[in-house]
Amino acid sequence: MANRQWIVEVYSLREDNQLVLKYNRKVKLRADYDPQGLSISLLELDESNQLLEFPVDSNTDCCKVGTTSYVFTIDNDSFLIKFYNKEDARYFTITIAKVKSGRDASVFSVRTEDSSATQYFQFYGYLSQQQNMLQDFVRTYTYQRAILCNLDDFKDKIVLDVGAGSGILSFFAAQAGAKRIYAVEASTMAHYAQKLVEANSFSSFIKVIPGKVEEIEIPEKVDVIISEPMGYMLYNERMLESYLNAKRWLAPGGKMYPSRGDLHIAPFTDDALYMEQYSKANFWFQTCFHGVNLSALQNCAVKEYFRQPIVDTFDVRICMSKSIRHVVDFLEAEETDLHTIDVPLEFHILESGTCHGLAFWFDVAFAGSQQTIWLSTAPTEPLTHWYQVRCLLEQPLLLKQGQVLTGRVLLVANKRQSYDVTIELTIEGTTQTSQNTLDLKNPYFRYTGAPVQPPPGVSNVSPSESYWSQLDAQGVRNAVNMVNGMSVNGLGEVSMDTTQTLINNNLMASNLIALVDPQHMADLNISIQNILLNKMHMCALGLEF
Ligand SMILES: C[S@@+](CC[C@H](N)C(=O)[O-])C[C@H]1O[C@@H](n2cnc3c(N)ncnc32)[C@H](O)[C@@H]1O
Repeated sequence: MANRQWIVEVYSLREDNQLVLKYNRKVKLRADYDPQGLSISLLELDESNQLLEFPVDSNTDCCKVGTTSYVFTIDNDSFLIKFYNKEDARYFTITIAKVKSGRDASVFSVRTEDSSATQYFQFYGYLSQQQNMLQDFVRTYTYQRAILCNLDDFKDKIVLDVGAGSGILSFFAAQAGAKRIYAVEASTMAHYAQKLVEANSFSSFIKVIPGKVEEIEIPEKVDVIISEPMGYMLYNERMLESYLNAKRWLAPGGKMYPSRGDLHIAPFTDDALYMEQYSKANFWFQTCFHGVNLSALQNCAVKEYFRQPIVDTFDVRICMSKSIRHVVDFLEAEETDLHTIDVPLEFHILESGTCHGLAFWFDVAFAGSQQTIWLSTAPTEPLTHWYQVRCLLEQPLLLKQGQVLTGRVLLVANKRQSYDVTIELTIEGTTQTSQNTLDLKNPYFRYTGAPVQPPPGVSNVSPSESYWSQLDAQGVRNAVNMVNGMSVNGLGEVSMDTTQTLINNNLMASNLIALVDPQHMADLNISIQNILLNKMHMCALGLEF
C-alpha cells in the first residue's frame, strides 16, 4: 500500500465550523511509507507543484468522517480530505490505521467487525461443519477431479490452500504430487488439520499455518492457490476477498483453483413463495392477540420478511427469461473489486406472468492446463449445499412475453462478512418499477427435502393422458387385475389365461416391495433429517450450508 495515490478535494475547517475549499481544484494525494510512519503529500494533478506535505505517525491528530472523508489537524490547521468513492477512503483508512496503531491492521480486521469474525471462525472450528462440506459429494468430488485431472499444474509445485479447514484440498494437491503445500486456516480447525496431516504421513509435504491468510507469512512464492471460498450467492462470507488477497504470494504465471466465478441471475415467478412470506407477516395483523392489538407492526413485519433472501431449490421453469451472467476472473480481480458489485440487467421475457423477484446461482471453473472442470450450483444440476437463492420483490411486476425487463443488482459489502443486496427492476417503455434491499447475512432457509414441484401451468398436453401413455409404453399392458376370474390388463383388454395373470401379479408385488423397502426408506429419511438439522444450524448463523 506504500506509495499509493488518490485524487481528492481538500477543504479548510474554519473556527466557525464552516468548510471552505482549501484549493479550488482537484489535487493528488500521495501516501509514502517512511521509517517514522507515513508521509502525505498534496500535489497538483500533473505533480508540477507540491502544495503540502506532512508526516503521519501514532500521535497525529486525525479521524475518518462519514464514509468518504478524513480530517487532519496539523499545526492547529484543520482540513478535510474528501475522496471520490468509499473504496478509496477505506483504503486510505487502512493505510492510516496501520501507521497509527503501530501494528499491521490487516485488510481482514479493517473490513470485519470483531463479533462477526469471532462467530464465523467459531463456526468453522466445529468438525460437524467441516463434515457437512466434506459430505457435499458434488463439491468435494469436483474439487478432487479438477486437481487430479490437471496433474501438470500440481506435480512438483508449491501450493497455497486458503482456508484449508480439515485440509482436504491440501491432501488432494498432495495426491497430485505437489512438492510443498501451505495450508492456511484461521479457525481452531487448524489443529485438527495438523492431526490429519501427521496421521496420513504427509508432514513433510503439508505445512499447516494457523492464522488469517491476510496476516500470515510464508517463506516462498507459490505456483498454485487452491481454495473453496464460495458462500451462498457466491459472495456471502466475503471469503473471496481473502482468496484474492492470497495472490500476493502467487508467482508470476501462477494458477488459481478455481479460476473464475459466474453469478447467474434470472427473474422468476412463484406465487406460493410470495404468499407464504406475506402470510407469515399477517400474524402481526391481529387486533386482539391475547387482548393486544399487534397491527401497528404489520408493515414492519412485511419489510423484515422481504429483506430475507430465500435459500432453497426450484424447478428452472419458474425462470421467466434466460439468466444473466456476471463473471469474476480470480486471476485478474482485486479485493476492492468485490466491495461494490453492480450488475446491469436486461431480460427478454419468454413467457407472460408475474415476476416475484430474482433468482441467483453460481458456477465456478477450474481452468487447468490439461482440462477445465466446472462446479455448478444451477437449478438444473444436482443439488449442492449452496442450493439456490431468491430475492423477492414486495411489489411484483406483471410481465408480458416479449417485454424487456431492465434494472440492476447492487451488492454492497458490509462489515458482517456479507452484503446488502439491492434489486431494481423496470419494465422497459413503462413506468412500472419495483425495488427491494435484502440482507444476505440473514437468509430464510426454506429447503425441506421435498421433491421440487414443476410450476403450475406448464403442461401443453393432458398430464393424465400422458402419464398413462407413458406407462403403456413401459409395458403396463402386461399389468393385470382379476375381474370375475378373468384377467384385465392396463388397457382394459380381457384374458382368460390365469397362469399369466399369477406371474404378472407376483412381478408387480415384488416391484412394489422394492419401491417401499422399509430399511431403504428409513436410511433415506435419517440422512435427509441429518442434513436438514445441520442446514438449520448453519442458516441460523447466516453461513454457507
Ligand atoms: C468453506 S470452508 C472450506 C474448507 C476446506 N478448504 C474444504 O474445502 O473443505 C472455508 C474455510 O476457510 C477458513 N477461512 C475463512 N476465511 C479465512 C481467512 N481469511 N484466513 C484463513 N482461513 C479462512 C474458514 O475457517 C473455513 O475453515
